[in-house]
Amino acid sequence: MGRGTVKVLPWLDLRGKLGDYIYSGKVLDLLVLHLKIFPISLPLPFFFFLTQIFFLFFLFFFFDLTAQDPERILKMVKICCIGAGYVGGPTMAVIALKCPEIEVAVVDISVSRINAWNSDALPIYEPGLDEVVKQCRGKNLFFSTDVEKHVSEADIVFVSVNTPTKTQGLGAGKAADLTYWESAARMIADVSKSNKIVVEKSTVPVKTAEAIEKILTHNSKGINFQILSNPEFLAEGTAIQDLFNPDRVLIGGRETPEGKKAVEALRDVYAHWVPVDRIICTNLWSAELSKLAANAFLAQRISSVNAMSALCEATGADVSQVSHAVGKDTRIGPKFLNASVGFGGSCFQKDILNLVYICECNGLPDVANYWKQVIKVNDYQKTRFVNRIVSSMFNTVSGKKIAILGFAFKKDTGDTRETPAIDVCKGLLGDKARLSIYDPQVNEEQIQRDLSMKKFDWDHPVHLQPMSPTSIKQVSVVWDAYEATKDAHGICILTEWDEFKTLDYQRIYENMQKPAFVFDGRNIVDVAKLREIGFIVYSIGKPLDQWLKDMPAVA
Ligand SMILES: NC(=O)c1ccc[n+]([C@@H]2O[C@H](COP(=O)([O-])OP(=O)(O)OC[C@H]3O[C@@H](n4cnc5c(N)ncnc54)[C@H](O)[C@@H]3O)[C@@H](O)[C@H]2O)c1
Repeated sequence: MGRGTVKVLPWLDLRGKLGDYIYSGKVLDLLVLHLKIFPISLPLPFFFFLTQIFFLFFLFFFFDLTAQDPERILKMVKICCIGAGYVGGPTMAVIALKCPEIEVAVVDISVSRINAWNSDALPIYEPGLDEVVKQCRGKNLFFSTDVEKHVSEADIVFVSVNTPTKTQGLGAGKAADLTYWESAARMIADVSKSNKIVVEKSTVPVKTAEAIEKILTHNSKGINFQILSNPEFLAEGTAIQDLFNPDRVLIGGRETPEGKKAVEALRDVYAHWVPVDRIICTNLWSAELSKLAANAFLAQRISSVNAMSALCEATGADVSQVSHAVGKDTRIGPKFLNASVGFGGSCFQKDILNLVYICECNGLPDVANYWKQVIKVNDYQKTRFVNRIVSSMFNTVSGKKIAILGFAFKKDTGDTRETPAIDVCKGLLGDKARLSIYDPQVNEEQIQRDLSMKKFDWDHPVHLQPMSPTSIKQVSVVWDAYEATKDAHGICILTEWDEFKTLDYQRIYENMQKPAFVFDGRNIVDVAKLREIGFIVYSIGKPLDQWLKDMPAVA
């Protein structure tokens, strides 16, 4: 992997050294340096005083040390990230690991989150994250609630705060709510005493940078802020791998000389480990829109294959075979073509709604409707799954125990934001089922909270989220798949955890009510083997069990 080429011209190097002295407050060193340059001045106090004044004048105005430039930043950069969440935490941990000379502070208003980052039980589960944090924490990686101190000291401030969907007012249900972003921007303007590069890490609507720029410049007290858009493309569950080896890093900035310098400064941080040909530099709006576009394209592939899965069930085709054949076309490719109960996670739905709103605001209703359809198909898929369960089990699940295996929105994460499991569980509870839920990474408190929370409430800082006043009585959460399935009438697999592939299904079958059903929302079980054991199996987009064929239509 190649490092970015970093040219440090000799005079800039000198300037960097002088800058180090001044900015690190080593006044004594500065005096020694002064005496080295003007040794004659020592016995002559007045001359000493004059040359000292001249020297400082020379430093500040000729070398313009008050201005930030990439070369100085390279030498003594301090980074602060506002928001210690799924993006801010892992991203900053990897920057700290790969750039040992950079000091990285991750700050958050949530005390419990910061305490967890400073403990052995990190607030998020992500393979490989523990090791990275352990290597840097306390050395050049710090987690703190002292937001203002770290922001004021930083050269580069990343903003990775929540950007929920608005629930009230103009654009409710679609537009991004930039409350947290705006308050972070105002705070940066308030506490800054030196020039800063402010980096949008959160996913934001196009032109947010312009709004933030206005907030910063109108409150700047003469300080220069350069705004960059550096959207994050990591996927939860593989975040560390994605950060170590990204397909691309995208940096958008203003096309002014200062804007270009800021882009270079951030590019040089990533160039510590990312090959420079994978660092794409664009204008601000392209970077902001590319993030929304990338998520919309990914979600669209899932909705496309899910729409196809309904047709496969109706015709007897097998969606896995169709996906395989389609994905072999190099123009299409094999990734993101697995049929499932639907996509989830904090980004896809939110970002598409955002895109839809932007299209509507720009007078493009047909484009907006096109993207809206991706979400409609996703909702259709979840509803179809619930309907299939209820209709298969004699058109009622009232009072029946249903085991839910997996609650996180995908494997290898404990994240439950917008997980399809919420809608499926709510659908089953609506038909009065009793649910026994098991997920290796999600605890009871989180599940109860998710099932009682209003739509979009999940995307607020943890300590501001509503607590569920009472827990839902028909829901029990257990720590073992065998316990969850004991005496159950049916099993729903809602997350593709590897351990669900290797369960002892013979043992599970023996402990269940008969007929025993498996509804596989992730297509991970061996359907033939389970049917041989005696299960009635529904697997999304696969040829239907004779039992299911005889049940009422469900679409
Ligand atoms: N999760 C992902 O996979 C992913 C991927 C790419 C981009 N994104 C985007 O990144 C952004 C952050 O996502 P996340 O998943 O890390 O969210 P998160 O909810 O896990 O973390 C956000 C953090 O910001 C903190 N916060 C909010 N306002 C603050 C303030 N004023 N000062 C200090 N801290 C504040 C919250 O307490 C919270 O801990 C969102 O815009 C999201 O759309 C997420």
